[in-house]
Amino acid sequence: MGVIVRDQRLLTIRRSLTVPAPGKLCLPGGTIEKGETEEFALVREMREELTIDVSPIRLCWRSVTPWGTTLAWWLASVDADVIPVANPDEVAEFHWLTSREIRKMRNMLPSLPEFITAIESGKIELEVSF
Ligand SMILES: Nc1nc2c([nH]c(=O)n2[C@@H]2O[C@H](COP(=O)(O)OP(=O)(O)OP(=O)(O)O)[C@@H](O)[C@H]2O)c(=O)[nH]1
Repeated sequence: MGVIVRDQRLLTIRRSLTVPAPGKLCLPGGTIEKGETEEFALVREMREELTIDVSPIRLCWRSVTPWGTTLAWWLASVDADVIPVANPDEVAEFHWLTSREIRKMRNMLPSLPEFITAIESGKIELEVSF
């Protein structure tokens, strides 16, 4: 997953209605393809979903979903003036949200509130806050 923060807001996506987990709020990202590094997959997914070029900074967390998928959470940067453009095949919309706003949103993948809780409890340390 791409952890991208700007102006103390985290870049989140609402999944399109035509993909698995339709309409759920989550972070941009996707499955790592065979032979790819995590960093390469991150850059590719951010291009595919949001038409942005990101620079991976570091892995900040790993977690496992209730259905057994391992998630790699990568902190990444994007130039300050870049405006994402959602690819409607995968992403219905994107939002830059504070952690308080994320807490109030409905219909999200369980990994997103887990990620916020892990930050708040000090399990994850980020050099950016949101
Ligand atoms: N993108 C994304 N997937 C997540 C998050 N949390 C989470 O549990 N997942 C799970 O990670 C797995 C892969 O995500 P995905 O559906 O976006 O990827 P995909 O390979 O099917 O699609 P894609 O590669 O075409 O984008 C799914 O099991 C999804 O439910 C999240 O925050 N973002």
